[in-house]
Amino acid sequence: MEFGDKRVVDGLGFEVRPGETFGLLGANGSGKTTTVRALLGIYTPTAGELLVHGRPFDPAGDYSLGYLPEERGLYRKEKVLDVMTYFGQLKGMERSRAALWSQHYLERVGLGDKGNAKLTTLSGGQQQKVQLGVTIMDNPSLLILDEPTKGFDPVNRRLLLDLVEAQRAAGATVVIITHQMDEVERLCDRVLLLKDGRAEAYGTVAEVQDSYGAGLVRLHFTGTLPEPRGWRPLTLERNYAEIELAEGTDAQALLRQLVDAGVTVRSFDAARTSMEQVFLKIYGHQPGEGAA
Ligand SMILES: Nc1ncnc2c1ncn2[C@@H]1O[C@H](COP(=O)(O)OP(=O)(O)OP(=O)(O)O)[C@@H](O)[C@H]1O
Repeated sequence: MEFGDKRVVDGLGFEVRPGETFGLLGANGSGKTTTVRALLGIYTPTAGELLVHGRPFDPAGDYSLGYLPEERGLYRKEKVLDVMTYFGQLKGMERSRAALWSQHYLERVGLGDKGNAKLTTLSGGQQQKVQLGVTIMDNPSLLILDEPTKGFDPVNRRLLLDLVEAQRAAGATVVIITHQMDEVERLCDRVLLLKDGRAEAYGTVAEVQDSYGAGLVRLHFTGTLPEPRGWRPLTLERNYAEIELAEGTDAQALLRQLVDAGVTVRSFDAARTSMEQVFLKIYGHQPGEGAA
């Protein structure tokens, strides 16, 4: 995909499998939104093709699609329930069913009393809930969500992720663009990490984690960590550390070192490299490697 003489997506190949949650990840400007827009025919790729069910995307195809775009926007001067019902009708729902679905959704997301309010009177997060409702209306078989939880507080983020997960559990295929690596670990089956428009990593979350680091320990502690021997801290905060084990060092050896050094171990979780660390390895710098 090129804009003028600038190539922003290059040599990219990936597939999303039916019924999975697929994470499209990458630093700002790496080409995620461009890829989705090319898939939906908003941009015409300079070369190559993107297919849905083996064919170029067809708005009138025999599958339904819900797209939450990066740039949000509904008819802000209209009433919430009217807007939702209108979009439901555009998706082919009967007016009464669309209105009923919308009211039910508004209640579920804590906006049951906002049906007759104008969208402009809602907070940013509340408007976003409405927009997500419009996206998942009538249970599309393919959901493409561009940063669905951007700007949500933790309680509402949880609520929204539960809604997305419920769609997947009911059979939808979900493609999610997100910068929240904890969401990736919780939700995604497989991921693609884009870097400068190319696939930097592609596979299941576990495969990607394993290819960017072996043993990792998440440690809550009090005291002072001893000099590293066979391990190094990737993240070191006052009472929390993420520690990478060198090849040949096992978690038990680290635990012994900590106890011998008088560190109070509050929790010790030997796990895979976190997706956040994978992201930092690919796009960022590591502690001790100088400022970005
Ligand atoms: N319409 C356009 N014309 C020219 N360049 C564009 C256009 N759309 C995107 N780009 C460029 O393409 C690159 C990829 O942008 P894109 O929006 O796909 O990134 P992204 O991975 O979605 O980023 P973010 O995480 O910041 O949303 C950027 O360098 C951007 O400036």
